[in-house]
This record gives sequence, structure tokens and C-alpha cells, in this order.
Amino acid sequence: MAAAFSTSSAAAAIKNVTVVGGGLMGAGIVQVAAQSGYKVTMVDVSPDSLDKGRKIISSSLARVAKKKHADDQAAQKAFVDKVFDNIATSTDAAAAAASADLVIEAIVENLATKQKLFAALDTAAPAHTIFASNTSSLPIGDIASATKRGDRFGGLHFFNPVPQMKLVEIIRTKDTSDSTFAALTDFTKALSKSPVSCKDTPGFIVNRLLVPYMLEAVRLVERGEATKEDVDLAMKLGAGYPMGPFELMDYVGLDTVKFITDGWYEGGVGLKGEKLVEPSETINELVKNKALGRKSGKGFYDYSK
Ligand SMILES: CCCCCCCC(=O)CC(=O)SCCNC(=O)CCNC(=O)[C@H](O)C(C)(C)COP(=O)(O)OP(=O)(O)OC[C@H]1O[C@@H](n2cnc3c(N)ncnc32)[C@H](O)[C@@H]1OP(=O)(O)O
Ligand SMILES: NC(=O)C1=CN([C@@H]2O[C@H](COP(=O)(O)OP(=O)(O)OC[C@H]3O[C@@H](n4cnc5c(N)ncnc54)[C@H](O)[C@@H]3O)[C@@H](O)[C@H]2O)C=CC1
Repeated sequence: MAAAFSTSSAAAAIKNVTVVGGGLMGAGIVQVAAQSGYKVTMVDVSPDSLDKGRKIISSSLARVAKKKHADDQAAQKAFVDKVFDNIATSTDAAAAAASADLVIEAIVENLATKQKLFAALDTAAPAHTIFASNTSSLPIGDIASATKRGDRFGGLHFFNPVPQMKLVEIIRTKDTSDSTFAALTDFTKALSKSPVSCKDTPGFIVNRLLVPYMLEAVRLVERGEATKEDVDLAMKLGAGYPMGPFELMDYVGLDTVKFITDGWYEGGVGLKGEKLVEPSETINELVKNKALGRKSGKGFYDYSK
């Protein structure tokens, strides 16, 4: 059981987890938490979206099961069924939060939308419930300000694909209490992930470095200095990255990339108007044409064939 790894009393008390948003990230978080023995409720806006989330989990679990029980289909099925036994689904975030010890939000990267959600959850959830956001780029303090539980609020930033990536960034605001921070750290370890901590600053550690790198890759190609294929190959073979920047942007989702860069350029603390994060016309055009990357079948590359 996951809680056996925990050392903080708050973490030991975490049994029921609610994840709001069952997309690329939310589904992954639901999966790893359920795999680690937590009872998890996945919340999304409609039965259709929940279905999509379940499909993401199924196909990922199938890969894990195949690895665990290579030649034993019955054992593969038993493994998958056991994880799904820990997963419930709901379209009612408030009801799910009412029985949660920890709520992790992984909905669209928009401050007002996240604030509205958390304001509603704040009245529905018990006093002991810890709230966490998986935001890539928004200040955790701004999201938490919609609630009256700033001391029980932190950032829990997972990486894509969640089942595979070992890092979780834990973000403390000026109000996050020591016991909340300890509980989030222990929860992360219980998922067999490695925590790092960062102050509540734009992009935390990874995205603060990754976003300017990706945007410069786009500008390099816009300037006609190299093709995107050669940039990707160069960064894989020359820098040892598993994916080149264009492959990675398609993997993350170009709408998410745009939300992040626009947000920082238009008002991100300390980054407003910075050339480093100036929006890219190439990305704007792709998003306008619904070419959002792998999830829509087309982005910088075509995935439809
Ligand atoms: C300006 C924009 C800024 C954007 C920032 C916003 C986003 C954020 O806030 C933060 C982020 O997440 S940034 C993105 C971080 N992620 C990365 O950098 C991923 C880079 N890619 C990789 O690591 C590998 O290509 C990867 C692991 C994906 C795939 O590996 P391979 O290429 O070797 O492919 P496979 O051989 O298929 O997989 C290798 C092993 O991993 C297993 N696996 C892959 N995906 C899985 C999944 N979804 N679920 C379960 N298992 C999975 C796969 O089975 C295989 O396992 P082994 O057989 O044991 O090797
Ligand atoms: N895509 C990535 O690589 C990463 C994204 N993130 C962050 O995670 C969050 C989610 O991103 P993705 O999973 O990529 O997005 P996504 O678009 O794949 O999924 C978002 C899900 O949230 C649902 N949703 C939207 N509003 C909702 C609401 N009010 N209540 C319940 N569900 C709602 C949508 O229906 C959708 O299923 C964002 O804050 C993003 O910045 C963090 C790390 C990596």
C-alpha cells in the first residue's frame, strides 16, 4: 500500500484522491495514484471526456501490464482490473471533493477557470483536504487566492507522460504550511516519483528553462537557418534529448504551449513583454487551424497516417 511509504501524518491520512480533469495529464495522474493503491475519483465535464480519460489509462496500463507479465494474458488482465477497481469517475467535482483527502487539479491552463473551480471546491471539501494544482505556468498563489485554505494549497507539477516521467515539482507559496509541503512530498514518493521543490515562480524549474528553448527552436526555423527535422535530430543526437523540441511541443500540445507563452508575455510575473517569451506566429497559426499536436492528429508533424 502506498501510504506505507509515507512519513508525514497528513500524507498517511491521504487515502482518497480526486483528480479534476481527465485529459492527457489528469488521466496519467489518476493512473499512477490508482496503481499505487490510492482510491481515485477522476472528474471531467462530460461522460464523453471521462471516456477519453479511461481510454488513455487503458492503453497506458496495457503497456505496463505487458511489461510486468510478458507472456501471461490472464495476469495482465488481473493487473489492469485491479488498478481500475481503485478508479471511480464523476462529472460532479464538488461531490467528489467532499470525500477527498487530496484534490489535484489538471484542467485547462486558464487562471480564471482554475480559480472558479477551486472556489467551488473550497466550500465542498472538508477542512483537512489538501488542494494542489498541476499548472505548467500559472502562479500557485494566484490560483490559491480563490480559496480560504492557502496553508493547505500547493503546486504538484507532473510531467508528460506521467506514468513514465519520474519527476514531480512541488511548489510552495508563501502560505503553504510545512505539513502540507510534507504531505505533498510524501505523496509524490508514494507514487515512486522523485520530488524537487521550487518557489512559486514562472515555469518553476523545468518549464522556465524548457519554454525559451522551445521558442528559440521555432524562431531558428522561422529565420530559415535549419529545418525542424534537422533541429529535432540535432537535439536528440547532439544533446541526448529523447525528443527534439518540435516533437516535444507536439507531444505536450500546442494549445498548452500557447497558453503558457501568451500568459507570460501578457503578464507573467517578471516576464511581461520579454523577448524571450514573445508569442510565435507559427504556433498561433497552427493553433488557429486546430493543429494542436499529437492529440489532434497534426501539429508541426502529421500523425494521421
Ligand atoms: C513551450 C512549451 C513548454 C511546454 C511545457 C508544458 C508541459 C509541462 O508542464 C511539463 C512537461 O511535461 S514537459 C515534457 C516532459 N516530457 C518529456 O520531455 C518527454 C520526452 N520524451 C521521452 O522521455 C520519451 O520519448 C518517451 C518516454 C515519451 C517515450 O519513450 P520512447 O521514445 O523510448 O518510446 P517507447 O519505446 O514507446 O517508450 C519507452 C518506454 O516508456 C514506456 N511508456 C511510454 N509512454 C508510456 C505511457 N504513456 N504509459 C506507460 N508507459 C509508457 C514504454 O512502454 C517503454 O517502456 P520500456 O519497454 O520499459 O522501455
Ligand atoms: N500537456 C502537458 O504536457 C502538461 C500539462 N500540464 C498542465 O496540466 C493541465 C492539464 O493539461 P492537459 O492534461 O495537457 O490538458 P487536456 O486538454 O488534455 O485536458 C484537460 C481536461 O480538463 C477538462 N476540463 C476542463 N475544464 C474543466 C472543469 N472545469 N472541470 C473538470 N474538467 C475540466 C477537459 O475536458 C479535459 O479533459 C494544464 O494546467 C497544463 O498546463 C502540466 C504538465 C504537462
